[in-house]
Amino acid sequence: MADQRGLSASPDQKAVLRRAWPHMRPHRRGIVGALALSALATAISVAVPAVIGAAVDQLLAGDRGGLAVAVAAVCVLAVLRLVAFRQSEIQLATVGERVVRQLRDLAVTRLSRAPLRFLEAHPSGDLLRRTTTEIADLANFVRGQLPEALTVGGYLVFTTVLLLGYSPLLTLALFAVFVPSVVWVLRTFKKAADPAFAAEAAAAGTVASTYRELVTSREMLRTSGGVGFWRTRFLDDTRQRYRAARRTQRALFLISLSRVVQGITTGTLLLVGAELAARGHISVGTVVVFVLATRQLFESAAQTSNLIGQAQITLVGMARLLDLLEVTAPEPSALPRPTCGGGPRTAAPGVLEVRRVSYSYVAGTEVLRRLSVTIGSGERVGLVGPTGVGKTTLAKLITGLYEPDAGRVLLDGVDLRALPAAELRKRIVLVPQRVHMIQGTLLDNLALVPDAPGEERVREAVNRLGLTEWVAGLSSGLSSRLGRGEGQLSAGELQLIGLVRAALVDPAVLVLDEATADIDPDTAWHLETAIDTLRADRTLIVIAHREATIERLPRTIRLDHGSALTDS
Ligand SMILES: Nc1ncnc2c1ncn2[C@@H]1O[C@H](COP(=O)(O)OP(=O)(O)OP(=O)(O)O)[C@@H](O)[C@H]1O
Repeated sequence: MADQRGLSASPDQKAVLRRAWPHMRPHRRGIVGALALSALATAISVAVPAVIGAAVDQLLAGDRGGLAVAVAAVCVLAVLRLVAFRQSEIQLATVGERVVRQLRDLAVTRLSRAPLRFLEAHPSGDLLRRTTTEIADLANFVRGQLPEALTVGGYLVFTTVLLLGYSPLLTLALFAVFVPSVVWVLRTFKKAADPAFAAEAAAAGTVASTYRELVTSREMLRTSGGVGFWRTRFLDDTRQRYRAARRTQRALFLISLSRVVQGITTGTLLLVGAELAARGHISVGTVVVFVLATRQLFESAAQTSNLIGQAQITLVGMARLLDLLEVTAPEPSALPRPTCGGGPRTAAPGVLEVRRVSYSYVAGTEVLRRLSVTIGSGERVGLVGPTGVGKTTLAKLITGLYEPDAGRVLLDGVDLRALPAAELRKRIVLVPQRVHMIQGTLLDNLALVPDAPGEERVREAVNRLGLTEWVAGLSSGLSSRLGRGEGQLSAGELQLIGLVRAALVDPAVLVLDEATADIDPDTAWHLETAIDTLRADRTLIVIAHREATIERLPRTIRLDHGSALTDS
């Protein structure tokens, strides 16, 4: 099995910001502007206690004029602070939204281009959560908590500078008690929180995956009586999630120990401050400045307890998103791309060669082993074999949806891995066993091919395949609505949609993975007519379940276990 990097349920949370920086770099000017505004707003807030302290000293000295100036200064500062805070919040939210939108677009683009093998190897509920809920958490954090976090950080820095300016000795006493205790609380919290938050995010991903399984497999679960089993599993998953959530709550409790630290610090401050004031080293106003400034500091610490919890959730989500972006980053192909001068060399159908191809889904269990087969340009071939032998796997390798673990697949002498993805999708088309539909009209569904063909081209393709009557038989023809809660089509009819899409692309090679042997006679007739009317010079490979199909095709290849091929 070829090396495949997989997603981790609890990915590395180290250096998340450094790893995220390349995604933020294009917005650095906006980020710096928002940070500067936030710093200004915080500096204004920190200046308020200093002005009040000055007012107290002027009051004690009986200077009424100075007192009036100080009062006016407090009012002006309050207005300035409001304006600066508001502006910094707006700027931060704007730039944050831009970064989040870019991350969301990138995640969706990378997922849409990720190899099929990668998508099949991961529960879709987990992929969905990483690209929706966890990005939404990030957006909420940027809008709600990031401005607060910046303010708290700013308070710490500016308050320290202010207090050092008033009394280095009292500042020293304050920080000697406050800093080591807070650092201890934060370190203890982080030790408990890192695994706890990661486990909760992973448990939430599992719940989403299990729930999605019910939604997508509801019919099978009902008919097979498997709902009870599924419910037990779902309840187990939610129980796990509950346990994980309790663990994060316990971790969050640790952070509230900072309130005890606050009490001890205020006591120390009053004792040392009163002593210094009594000895005439500092004024009463300075003690007032310290008390007011540390109140702000403590308020910041109280906010920190909420913020750290939110930040931790965001950090885990960010780590999981970065994990997805890093794992799905396009790797430089080892194979040479076609040069501009030469252009794609597969304009004609060309010979399709499968050369000593091996493929496994699970390490150590090869589904196909050193399989070789050559299909001539324009040949029509039926591929048959016992169920589970690897016919669909071979079809996905022939159409470039899977890359072989060993060996090569060549069209007209060009390795499929050397063809640009858009070129490959036009040259070789697979109509899978289960054709997927989107919510919309039949026309919307038929036109789901590159180049967005209009109604006229779709009608022309429908006519060419002899399907006009079938379309007319639907409730509103091409305007019939399909999808959940609306019109549903049988597996055979869905394949007719796949065939029309293929006819619109008009590929050099068409691979049809026939839906079932038990197709109803009407749909079978439509399917066969459509296959027969596809352009005769195209290569056609049908994974055939029905005798009637095999009889109509001039060559049959039989695939047996161990990748033995028999031609007839
Ligand atoms: N996504 C997957 N992950 C893991 N194993 C898979 C996957 N798809 C197929 N397999 C396994 O690979 C083997 C070949 O499957 P494949 O669908 O290619 O067989 P098939 O010949 O097309 O079967 P059928 O005639 O029933 O459609 C089977 O054992 C199957 O269980």
